[in-house]
Amino acid sequence: MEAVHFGAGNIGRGFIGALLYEAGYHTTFVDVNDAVISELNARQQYDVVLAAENSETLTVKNVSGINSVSNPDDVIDAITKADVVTTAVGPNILPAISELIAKGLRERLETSKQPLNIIACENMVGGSTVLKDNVFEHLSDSEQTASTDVFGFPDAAVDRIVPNQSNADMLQVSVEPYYEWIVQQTAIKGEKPTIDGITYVDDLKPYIERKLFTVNTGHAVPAYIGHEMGYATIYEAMQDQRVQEIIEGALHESGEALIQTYGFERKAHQDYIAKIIKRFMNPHISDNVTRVARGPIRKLGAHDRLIRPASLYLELTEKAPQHLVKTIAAALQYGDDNDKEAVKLQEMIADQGYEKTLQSVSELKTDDPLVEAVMKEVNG
Ligand SMILES: NC(=O)C1=CN([C@@H]2O[C@H](COP(=O)(O)OP(=O)(O)OC[C@H]3O[C@@H](n4cnc5c(N)ncnc54)[C@H](O)[C@@H]3O)[C@@H](O)[C@H]2O)C=CC1
Ligand SMILES: O=P(O)(O)OC[C@H]1O[C@](O)(CO)[C@@H](O)[C@@H]1O
Repeated sequence: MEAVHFGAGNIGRGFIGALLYEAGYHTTFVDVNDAVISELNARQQYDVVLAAENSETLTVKNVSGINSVSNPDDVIDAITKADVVTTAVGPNILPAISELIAKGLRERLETSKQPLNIIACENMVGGSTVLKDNVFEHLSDSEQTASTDVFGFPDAAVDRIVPNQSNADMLQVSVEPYYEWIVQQTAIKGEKPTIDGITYVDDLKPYIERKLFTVNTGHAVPAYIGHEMGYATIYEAMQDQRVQEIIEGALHESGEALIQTYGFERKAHQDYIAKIIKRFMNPHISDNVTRVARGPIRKLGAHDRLIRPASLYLELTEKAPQHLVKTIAAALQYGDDNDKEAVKLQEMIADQGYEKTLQSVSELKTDDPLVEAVMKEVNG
């Protein structure tokens, strides 16, 4: 079985690539990083190390790579032969890979016409749907009609913490032991990929929002509040009682919104929260706050991990989500010269002030009570 995976980064190698290997696939990684691609082709294997007390190593074999900048035709060819296509490139990169995927699908329509599923494994709601829209922009009306019949873009939720790392072995990747990969089965075309570790569900929305508004909302607290307090890593920030109080409060608020929206059982949700907070305290993982805080404009988006649960909580309880508000205010003030979005955000603030910037990046109306609450926090 053949898999094509876009993005040979942390999640690509450390999570999706590992599960594809264990399911018996040969994986062709597609990336723009020539050093990683060359190394994958030279060695055709790499190690995934579990970040735990008794660290175990899985050697992922049966892999190769294509540099999509220098060899785009090879990517098209690989897509025509693939049994599954996955991505983990980051939400902002999806448009950049869509033309190549469209070319691969066009070629496939002209040759095998075999069904294919393309699964975007990104931290966002409706990632595969967004990718499909981007891909379809490169196809004619008749190609779009033919593609709709045979190509599935099932949305997915992926959960595994894989920090940025620089190992002596550039392909080795250290990952937390926990993982979860949930895929929307109603959008699958042809046979479901049989990959141990995928949980198929009919309606992904509750699962992706539960993951995004618990794992990622929670992680945003030690990232933004921790950065504000001067901490460099998530682990260090999580040792601070004040950070722990805010994370618990924020996850209580997002939890209330999730429970009332989707009917999750309260006790089970509390257990889910406790398990996640414990994952952030894993002493075997060194995760920089800058990685988790990266892309603050995306993270302050209307449907993302901070604004959406805060808006839902406000709407459902008519109370201000104080802990989420603190985190939103810290995200708004987040600065990192190496992060393009953080630089742009601070330029917007210098230009238009906090209130207008928040309204613009978070798509909030002037009279939204969340704007008032965040401004109160920003102004101290
Ligand atoms: N690292 C983590 O703990 C988790 C990350 N995610 C999500 O997974 C996605 C990837 O994140 P990471 O693996 O952490 O990032 P990463 O930066 O380690 O990997 C992204 C990879 O995409 C490659 N890339 C960039 N432009 C490309 C292009 N045009 N074509 C092909 N490849 C390209 C990069 O060279 C890099 O190797 C993101 O959406 C992230 O939110 C989801 C769950 C956990
Ligand atoms: O990958 P993003 O969306 O930039 O956000 C970082 C977050 O995503 C993760 O990498 C994986 O869920 C978390 O570790 C962190 O909360």
